[in-house]
Amino acid sequence: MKILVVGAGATGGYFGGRLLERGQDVTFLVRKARAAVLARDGLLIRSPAGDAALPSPSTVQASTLNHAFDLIIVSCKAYHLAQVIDDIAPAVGPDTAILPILNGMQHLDLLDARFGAKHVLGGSCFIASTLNAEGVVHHLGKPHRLTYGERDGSRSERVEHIEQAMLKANFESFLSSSILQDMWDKWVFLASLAGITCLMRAPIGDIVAAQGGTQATLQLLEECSRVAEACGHAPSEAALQRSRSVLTEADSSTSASMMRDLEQGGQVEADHIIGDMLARGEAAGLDLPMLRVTYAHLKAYEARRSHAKLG
Ligand SMILES: NC(=O)C1=CN([C@@H]2O[C@H](COP(=O)(O)OP(=O)(O)OC[C@H]3O[C@@H](n4cnc5c(N)ncnc54)[C@H](OP(=O)(O)O)[C@@H]3O)[C@@H](O)[C@H]2O)C=CC1
Ligand SMILES: CC(C)(CO)C(=O)C(=O)O
Repeated sequence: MKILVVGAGATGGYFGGRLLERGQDVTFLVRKARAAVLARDGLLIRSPAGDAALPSPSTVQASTLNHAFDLIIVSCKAYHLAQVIDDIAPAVGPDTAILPILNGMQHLDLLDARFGAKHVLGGSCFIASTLNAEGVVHHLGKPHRLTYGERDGSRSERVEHIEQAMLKANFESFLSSSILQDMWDKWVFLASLAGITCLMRAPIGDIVAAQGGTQATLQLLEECSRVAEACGHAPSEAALQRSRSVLTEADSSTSASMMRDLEQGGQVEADHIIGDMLARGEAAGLDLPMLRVTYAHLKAYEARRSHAKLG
């Protein structure tokens, strides 16, 4: 199976690298600077599950992408998706499956609109990883899970082929028969985690230790869960309980990739992860004060960041 991984960043570099490590036919669609680093140093992964050094991984840049792939794993940030959609068009043939692993849900609509829903699988990853200044992918915790599936829940031939490839790799993979619900569950959890850790500029343990911290966190989780319910994807009580326990754990160093990006002064997926949750909830007539404040906070950060860049 010919696999194109879009972006060799924190998630694409990790999961694509793990597939390559076990002999899968993986090519990374990268931009110029990343291509140069990969050609010079190879793809390097540091992980508690085992380091990997993959010399000279196959890469391609948009200008020379000219044939179809069987599977395209989309692992860019949401704010780069419009460009990525243009760039991958030559790689989408009649039988290509596109597997996005971005957080949130909105990207499915954009991919469907351009390529047709039949090409687009559901997907989600659970990992804390980052790409450092030297271009090394750092896996920061234990979880490294990729969940995917047909959005109608069927067990098609193409997802069975993907399953064969994924099962050999050094990460947990699950072929799901309820991937849309899985994506919503992840989004509800992630929007709460990213929202509260960015708002408080602190990991979960410090928020729990602050007066009112747990209450604010649980209110945000409850609002996100009501949005999911209004959209026909209410989280199960078990999923909510898992989220509550991670989000209220004393002394926890858990934070979200959005908080890591924000603390480095980077761009954040404010519209995709928080704004879209808020918009869907408000369209359903819900009152969502914590989500409103969280979104305003991120938009103010973005405004300040763009002034700083101009100045
Ligand atoms: N990091 C994490 O722990 C987790 C992240 N996620 C989600 O996964 C998604 C990806 O995040 P993450 O991997 O952290 O992001 P990164 O920024 O680390 O990686 C994305 C990569 O995409 C590349 N890219 C962007 N546009 C293009 C393009 N047109 N052509 C080729 N490459 C391109 C960027 O390359 P360049 O270097 O050229 O900018 C970058 O290296 C997000 O939606 C995030 O929310 C989900 C779970 C955990
Ligand atoms: C939920 C979590 C922390 C792990 O996948 C994540 O998605 C993120 O940090 O963006």
